[in-house]
Amino acid sequence: MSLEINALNKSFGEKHVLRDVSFQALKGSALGLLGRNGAGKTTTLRIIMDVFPSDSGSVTYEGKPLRTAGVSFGYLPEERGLYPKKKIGVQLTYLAMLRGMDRRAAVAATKKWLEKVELSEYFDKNLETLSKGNQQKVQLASALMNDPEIAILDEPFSGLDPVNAQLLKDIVRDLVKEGKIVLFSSHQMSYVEQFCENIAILHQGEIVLDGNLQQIKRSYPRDRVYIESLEPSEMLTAKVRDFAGSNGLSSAIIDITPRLSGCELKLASPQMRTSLMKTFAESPIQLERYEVLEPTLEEIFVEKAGEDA
Ligand SMILES: Nc1ncnc2c1ncn2[C@@H]1O[C@H](COP(=O)(O)OP(=O)(O)OP(=O)(O)O)[C@@H](O)[C@H]1O
Repeated sequence: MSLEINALNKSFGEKHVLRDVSFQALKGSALGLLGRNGAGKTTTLRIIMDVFPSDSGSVTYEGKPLRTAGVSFGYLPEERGLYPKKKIGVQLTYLAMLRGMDRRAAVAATKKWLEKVELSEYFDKNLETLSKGNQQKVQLASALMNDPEIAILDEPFSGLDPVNAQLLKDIVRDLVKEGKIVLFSSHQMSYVEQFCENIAILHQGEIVLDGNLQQIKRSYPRDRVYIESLEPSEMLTAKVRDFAGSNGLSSAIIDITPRLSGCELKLASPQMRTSLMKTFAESPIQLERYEVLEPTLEEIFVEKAGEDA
């Protein structure tokens, strides 16, 4: 079961902001919609949420237009929409009732979600008395307290410290486990990498890459190796350079760069990664670690969306 975004186009005046944007968000998984500032992420999410229409294209769930598919949503918009001068408990309860809960269920959901985001003691406080990050967590609670099938979160990590970012990651993981569709926009690759099964990268209004993150990573050549010994990085690098030079490996190892506490080797071909491990095992260089590197999401993102037109 999936949410399908099909060939969306959108212009604001002369500016063509989305060009044939298509991707699919699957049930029971999180999809990270990635892009630089102005790439078109918020515009895409607003069209999905029907804040305004697209010029062409469609958004469907199970093949039906989303509006008529009878599926429930939670939306965390970029411009956060709660009342700063009202009590948190009162406004969350009110919102839950607006979305169809009776008062008793709405109060229970408010309490449950304030506990989940670790803000129970703020039930009777005005929203404006909370820090920016804590206000963000209240907004998140308001988006999710009606137990939506599809959660659409625009930049949910912005303003959260690492502990609260972890809390959000746990919440998203739970939603995924419960079989929900989670779609969120971000330019924070490290968070996306940790729990998104799927990604879609928008660049200047076009999808330049989308699909399963592991499969995308595997499609890159595995031609980089990271090694460590007990010696400092610079010393290991020098030793490996000498070893490669005196053992005819200079054309097989095309680059040797010190990294962290070891060094990274760029190989002439991915096939060499196993034979090289054997070569090291038989050499005087005592390695503590030999790891074939995959590209990070950040590297993939910079490759796909780093260039200006
Ligand atoms: N209502 C609007 N009127 C005119 N231009 C708009 C409007 N909304 C968005 N844009 C333009 O559309 C482009 C895409 O904006 P959008 O907010 O979707 O990007 P984004 O990827 O979410 O960026 P950010 O990461 O900075 O939030 C930008 O150039 C923006 O200026």
